[in-house]
Amino acid sequence: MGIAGITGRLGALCADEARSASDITLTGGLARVADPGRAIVTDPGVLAAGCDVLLDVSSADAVEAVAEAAMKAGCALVTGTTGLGPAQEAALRRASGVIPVVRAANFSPALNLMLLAAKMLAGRLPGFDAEIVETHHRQKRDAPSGTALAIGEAVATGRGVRLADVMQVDRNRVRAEGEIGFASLRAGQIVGEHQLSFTDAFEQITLGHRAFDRRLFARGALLAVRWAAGRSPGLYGMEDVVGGGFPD
Ligand SMILES: NC(=O)C1=CN([C@@H]2O[C@H](COP(=O)(O)OP(=O)(O)OC[C@H]3O[C@@H](n4cnc5c(N)ncnc54)[C@H](OP(=O)(O)O)[C@@H]3O)[C@@H](O)[C@H]2O)C=CC1
Ligand SMILES: O=C(O)C1=N[C@H](C(=O)O)C[C@H](O)C1
Repeated sequence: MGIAGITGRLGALCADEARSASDITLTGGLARVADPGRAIVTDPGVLAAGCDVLLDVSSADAVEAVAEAAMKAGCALVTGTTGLGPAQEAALRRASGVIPVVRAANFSPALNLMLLAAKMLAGRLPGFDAEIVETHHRQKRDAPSGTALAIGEAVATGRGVRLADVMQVDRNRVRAEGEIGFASLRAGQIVGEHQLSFTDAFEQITLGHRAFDRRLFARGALLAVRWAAGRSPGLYGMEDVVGGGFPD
């Protein structure tokens, strides 16, 4: 496997996990500055040509080139990069017509179970106000986090609406019926916390997840890498990777 973003907070941990796994060979990585001594290149095409799975934990502005390179090389792509815009989303969809693409805003299997719970509760609590709060370290570039957006998608799907039609990040207004509110906090070195609450006049239900150690994501990423190797083309998620581990 190769890692786009190998010098980053998550990429370096993924590299550690890969080096200590007996069933995975780490072929190299991608960053903005090459380091031949550590097999770090700046051309995603070179990285993709040498591996059967490319793990992308880089930055939104690298995703199109990484997806294109994986598609040309015919290797599987596992991507956990967040903060994507329409062009990057389209690049992943395009690639998934040719290669297997696993896309996961959050590599924690447990967090992905929370998405199922969110969808189930949202459908059964249609009149409750849904609010999502996420907290991350001060270096995080995107808000709301990719996971918060995935939680929002789960709530919207459970209610049979489009997230784009009901999402609200601007709280300088009275709350509209049915909106899904998002709030983002940035502080210190917090690894990642997500909370979803459903509230009406009488009660509140809250689902929450707290990541204590970023290694959680690295381990989940490697589960996805193992699963993606040799798959048929398509767009997959962590729910496919964990498969039978999840109830219907
Ligand atoms: N799905 C999940 O479970 C998780 C996802 N993430 C996501 O992963 C991504 C990375 O997070 P994190 O490790 O904290 O970020 P960092 O900023 O620590 O790392 C980013 C990495 O990407 C590389 N990079 C950035 N821009 C480019 C570019 N244009 N071309 C090539 N390489 C590039 C950097 O290399 P250099 O700076 O050396 O050039 C670095 O190796 C984020 O989108 C984050 O939200 C994070 C945690 C969990
Ligand atoms: O940038 C991070 O650190 C994280 N990003 C992901 C996100 O945007 O949801 C996942 C995790 O919460 C950590």
